[in-house]
Amino acid sequence: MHEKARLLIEALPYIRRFSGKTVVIKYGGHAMKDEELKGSFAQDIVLMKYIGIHPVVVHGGGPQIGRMLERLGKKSDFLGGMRVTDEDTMDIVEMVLVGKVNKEIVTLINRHGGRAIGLSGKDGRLIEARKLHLFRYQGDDRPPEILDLGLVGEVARINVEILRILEKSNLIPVVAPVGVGKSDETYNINADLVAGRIAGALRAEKLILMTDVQGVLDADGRLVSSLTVAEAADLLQDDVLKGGMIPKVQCAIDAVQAGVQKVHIVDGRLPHSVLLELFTDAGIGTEIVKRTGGSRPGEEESDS
Ligand SMILES: Nc1ncnc2c1ncn2[C@@H]1O[C@H](COP(=O)(O)OP(=O)(O)O)[C@@H](O)[C@H]1O
Ligand SMILES: CC(=O)N[C@@H](CCC(=O)OP(=O)(O)O)C(=O)O
Repeated sequence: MHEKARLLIEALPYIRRFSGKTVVIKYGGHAMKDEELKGSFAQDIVLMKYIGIHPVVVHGGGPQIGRMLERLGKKSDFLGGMRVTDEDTMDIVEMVLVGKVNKEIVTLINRHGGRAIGLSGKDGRLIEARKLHLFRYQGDDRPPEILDLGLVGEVARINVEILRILEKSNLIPVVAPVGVGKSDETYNINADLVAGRIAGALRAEKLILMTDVQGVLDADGRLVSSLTVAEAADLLQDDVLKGGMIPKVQCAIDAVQAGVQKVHIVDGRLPHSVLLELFTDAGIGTEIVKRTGGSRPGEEESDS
């Protein structure tokens, strides 16, 4: 068979399987590297929508926020992979995420033939948030230390109405990870955590987390291609996961527990990584599932 025909035929069972389903894609700041890579990401999203999948894009922008803070001469610290956020920093985070990164992604998708609509957690109160309290355990006999990250939030509730309305339209939602509190205060939320909660609230078929490494790496730097929720939880207890990989794996666990079939952590530096994950037999990166048992066409569905 002609190579191109073979590739298209390989995609057919996946297209049939995912058509009509929701797939949440977290587009990390580190994966937004050059124009070619950004273009290939936008093409993947547009293609998904055209074949009847409902993509929801949740974006980050950590490096872009960092560069703006640096330009303004403001330092920022990280605790547990999250940015300590005072009021001034919150203003800059919102400006960069909602005003800049979000609109760039919307423009990119539109340029490639899609119709994207940008949302922050304030639109339709999509992301209701509360202050995040982070606990640092200090050994068996000492009480955990409570870390104050300022205006860093955690998701209290996702109001999915607006996303359900958009699923019935030709519009593709692009969500910035800014949440709104009970008294309308603004919270900076790690984009992985937002993507995980949105995927859970929508009972998405898949959550794809795009980043700048192959996937989850073990202590020897080797790719771990598959993890059950229990194995992922064990990794969190070890010292193998550092920085931004901690909230990523935590959010993967939470999403699977909330009913998402599979979470994939994939290398966003690879052109068309979303398509490769969705539509090829091999898949890429690290998958996190409730328990073992393949779910590629022809294999047995994992129970969840
Ligand atoms: N065990 C691990 N496996 C893979 N990446 C890891 C691990 N521990 C720490 N990391 C780091 O996590 C980073 C990804 O998280 P983050 O910087 O938040 O990315 P993004 O902006 O794409 O969300 C990687 O670049 C890597 O340096
Ligand atoms: C609380 C917290 O850390 N918020 C993140 C929000 C952006 C983000 O998550 O961006 P990436 O996905 O590109 O890392 C931040 O301020 O950087």
